[in-house]
Parts: sequence; structure tokens; C-alpha cells
Amino acid sequence: MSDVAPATPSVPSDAPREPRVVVVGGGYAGATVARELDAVADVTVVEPKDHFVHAVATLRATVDEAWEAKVFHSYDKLLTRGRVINDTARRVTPTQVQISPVQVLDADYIVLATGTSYPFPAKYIEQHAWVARSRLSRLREALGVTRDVLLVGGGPVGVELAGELLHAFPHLGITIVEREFDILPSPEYLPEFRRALHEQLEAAGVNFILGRQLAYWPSGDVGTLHDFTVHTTDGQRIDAQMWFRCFGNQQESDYLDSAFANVRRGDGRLAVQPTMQVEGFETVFAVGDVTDVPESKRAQAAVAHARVAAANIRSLIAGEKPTATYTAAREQIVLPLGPTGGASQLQQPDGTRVVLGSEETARIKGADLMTGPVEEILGLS
Ligand SMILES: Cc1cc2nc3c(=O)[nH]c(=O)nc-3n(C[C@H](O)[C@H](O)[C@H](O)COP(=O)(O)OP(=O)(O)OC[C@H]3O[C@@H](n4cnc5c(N)ncnc54)[C@H](O)[C@@H]3O)c2cc1C
Repeated sequence: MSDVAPATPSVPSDAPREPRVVVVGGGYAGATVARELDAVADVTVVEPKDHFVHAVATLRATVDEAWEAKVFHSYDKLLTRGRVINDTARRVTPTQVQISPVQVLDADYIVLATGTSYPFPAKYIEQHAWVARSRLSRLREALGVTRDVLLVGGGPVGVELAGELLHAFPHLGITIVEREFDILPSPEYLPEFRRALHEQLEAAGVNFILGRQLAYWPSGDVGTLHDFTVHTTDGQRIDAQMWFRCFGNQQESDYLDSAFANVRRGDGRLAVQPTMQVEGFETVFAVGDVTDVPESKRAQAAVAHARVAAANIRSLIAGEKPTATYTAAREQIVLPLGPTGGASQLQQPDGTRVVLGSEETARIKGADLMTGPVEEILGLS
């Protein structure tokens, strides 16, 4: 570490130095790898937010203040020896993480875990939890007096948000515009999965405009109350008072130095080996949404990547070859519509896919939104 206060007490110069691991990003993947290595290395997490965000539950917290406590978590118990620095990695080389013009962290191992950004309210850009919470509070207040909401995009986030909005604010008129001819257009989803969700939303009064695009963006910011009119490219008029952009997952990796030019794909994903090492780098790993692992981006997969990376860093520290490997997870999705509705598409061990209804979906995820595993990762349970 240069130009930063030493993180651990100084040791005599002839004493062996602990390997330094810098984890860039403290989401599901970064927090997991950091915690797993805390006992065997000098771990530093660089994360701009002063809190962990449990993204899986953000849409519920959008409509229900009680859920904020399950979305925003402290990093205080994550590490017992290492530290979390609240700052942004501005430039990363194969051996250094620069967090400001004068603060550079030297590293023996770097783990890139910067995930993806997504439009509010699915993810937040706010660095302070209290700022994000006050934005949510204003949004809930506005939803109470909004009549019509436009959701642009009928993928998993648009569908889940519609379910949460209608459960909490049944007076809302909701329109979903989706440019493909059905909601959840990914070829991974079975027709009966789509149908189950479409039917539940239709029964709750959602208006679908499918196979059409907006001709231009609605006026004003997302999630704010204001009257607007917008048209589809074929001239259909939509009037509403609030809109949300429900697409646009963007990998965050533009801080990488030119040494990584060959492994950073055009969309920001990073090429990794099954060991989660970045292609061509023995001591740089990438985990979670930021990787190019061919699977849908999920917190569970991010945690599994992190466990493989941590095992391999432990092997390298012990002077052994990294042997743990990750195989892309089976495609599955559990999509609640509020606490009691929704549908799931799961894959059985024999490869067959099954679609489950609202009761099972509520049991698997809808009721608790996977808060238990997150509290475990963060050392809170
Ligand atoms: C609404 C919603 C519902 C979801 N539901 C599910 C679900 O039910 N099940 C499931 O498995 N997955 C779900 N997901 C997907 C899941 O949230 C992601 O797969 C998961 O967040 C990926 O974790 P990650 O650690 O790779 O990245 P992230 O969670 O995106 O964390 C990345 C972290 O890196 C930080 N960062 C970014 N840039 C920098 C930088 N330059 N320097 C330092 N830090 C930086 C960010 O602040 C962030 O904290 C859902 C996602 C959303 C949005």
C-alpha cells in the first residue's frame, strides 16, 4: 500500500509479509470472497457505498419501508482482520488498485467484483444509505398519489416491479411496453412460465403493449411524479404520471488499465477461466456479474464464483496450483409478484425444466427474498 495509512501494525522487515488481497466491489461476490480470505490474507475491500445492497429485495423495499432494513446492511461484521475502504477503484493494473490520485493499494492478488449497474429502483447509485433511503421514501409517497405508471421493458425486473407495485398500491394503472411480442422474451424461459406471469398480471389489471417500442423517452426522471404523454413508434398514445426504465444491466469494468484490453469485452464483461482467474493473469480474478460466464446473472452464481476464486487464492498462497473450477449454473428463475404471487422455472438434476406456481414461488423466495443467506455472508446472522 502506498500513500495510505498502513492497515495493519508494522512488522519487522525480516518477518514474512501476509499476502495482500484487494477485492474491488463489495456486492455478493466481493463480500463472499473477502470473508472467505480474511483468515489467511490481508484483505482490503474497495467499495464506494457505505453499505451492502441486497439487490434481490430492492423492488420490495421500493413499495414497503419495512424492507429497507433487509436491503441496506452494514459491512461492520464482514471482516475481523481486514477492512472495507469506502471509495471507488479508479484504475486497476495487474498489481495495483488506484482509488484516488494519491492513494494506490499494492496487491499480491486482485479480485474484480464490480458487478453491474441497473436503473433505479432495482439498483442504486447513491453512496450513502441514508440518501438512497430518502429517495425511496419520496418515491413511496409519490406512488400513493400516482394514478398511472409506465414500465418500459417486460423482462424480469419490469414484471417483478409490476407485481410489487400492484400488491402495495392496488389503485395503480400499470402499462408495460415491451418491444418483443411477449413479456420475458429470453429464449431460456418456457411458454408456460411466461403464461403464468402474464395471466396473474392481466388479472390484476396490467395493460400490455407488446411488440412495440416507445418512439422517444418520457419526460422527467424515473420514479418522480409528473404528468407526461409518450407515443409508441406506431403512434399509440400513453398517458401516465410516473415511469421506470426496466432494462439496462451494465457491467462495470471501465476502470481497468490497458493491460486488460484483451480480456474486457465490448459490453464490459471480463473473460475468465473456470478457475475464475482473468484470462492470462495468474493473480487477478473476476467474479460475479462482471464476468463473461455464459449464464444469467444471479447472486447465487456470484457467490459460487467467489467461493471458487477464494479456494484458488488460498491454494496459490500455499504455493499450490489452483484447482477449484466453476461450471455455469443451471438456468433457473424464481420470479415473485409481491409476497404471494409469481412463478418459477427450475431445472431438475436430470435436466428437465419445471414451472411452479405462486404458492411455491412465495415459499422459495417471495416471502423472504433470500435475506438469510445475505446476513450469513455479511456475518450478521
Ligand atoms: C431487482 C433484482 C432482483 C434480483 N433477483 C435475484 C434473485 O432472485 N436471485 C438471484 O440469484 N439474483 C437476483 N438478482 C441478480 C443479482 O442481484 C446480481 O446477480 C448480483 O447483484 C451480482 O452480484 P455481484 O457481487 O457480482 O455484483 P453487484 O451486486 O452489482 O455488486 C457490485 C459492487 O461493486 C461496486 N462497484 C462498482 N464499481 C466499482 C468501482 N469502480 N470500485 C469499487 N467498487 C465498485 C458496486 O457499488 C457494488 O456494490 C436480482 C437483481 C435485481 C436488480
